[in-house]
Amino acid sequence: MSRLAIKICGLSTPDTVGAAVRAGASHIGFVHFAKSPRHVDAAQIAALAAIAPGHMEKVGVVVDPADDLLAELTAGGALTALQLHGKESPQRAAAIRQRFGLPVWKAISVKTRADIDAATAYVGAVDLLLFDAKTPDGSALPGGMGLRFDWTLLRGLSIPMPWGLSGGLSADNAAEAVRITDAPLIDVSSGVESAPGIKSVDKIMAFCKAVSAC
Ligand SMILES: O=C(O)c1ccccc1N[C@@H]1O[C@H](COP(=O)(O)O)[C@@H](O)[C@H]1O
Repeated sequence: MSRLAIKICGLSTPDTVGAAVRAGASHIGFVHFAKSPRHVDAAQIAALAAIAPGHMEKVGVVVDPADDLLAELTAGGALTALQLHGKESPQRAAAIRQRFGLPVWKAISVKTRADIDAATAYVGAVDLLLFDAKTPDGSALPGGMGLRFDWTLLRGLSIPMPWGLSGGLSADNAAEAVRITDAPLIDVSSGVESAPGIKSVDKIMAFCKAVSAC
């Protein structure tokens, strides 16, 4: 078992949730964003989360969500954390954490060192920072596009809170990403797919094996 936390995100079928469990992932993620090929609704999230063991973290990925939506997604207790992947401010993120009583992750879109420095505004407001590649202006999705950023920007990162790395990871580059960044949590979505939104059991297995060897 790896010392690293592994999140397999954008799951939408029972067999791929099962694969993430068998492969030793610590976290699974469900995307609720209509424009995403990985979009799942509240009922699907509840059914998929129920397949995974209780100790596994189940993260709901949302983009600039309204409180009504968050109330719907969290009502059944299936999710153990919320990943905010839009333009939520530190104040909005803190309000969500307080209102819904779940750990909150904030995705930080990274292109330059300044993006990482700006993330300190979220210290105290959220529970984990997830550094992800900035998608191009006008993109349909704010994440899940298989894009990576310059991982050397995270070298020697000193931030007083949990954090993770995402964006363009796959079985082929995960070890390099860990070596460069020393990230304690690794998050993957499109890098374990055979086509957008179609997760591959084999790629999930290969990814977890590669990370576990780090
Ligand atoms: O995956 C999506 O479709 C998505 C939609 C909206 C917000 C975030 C989304 N994905 C998240 O982006 C990162 C990186 O993904 P990738 O590995 O580069 O494909 C990850 O946390 C996804 O869950």
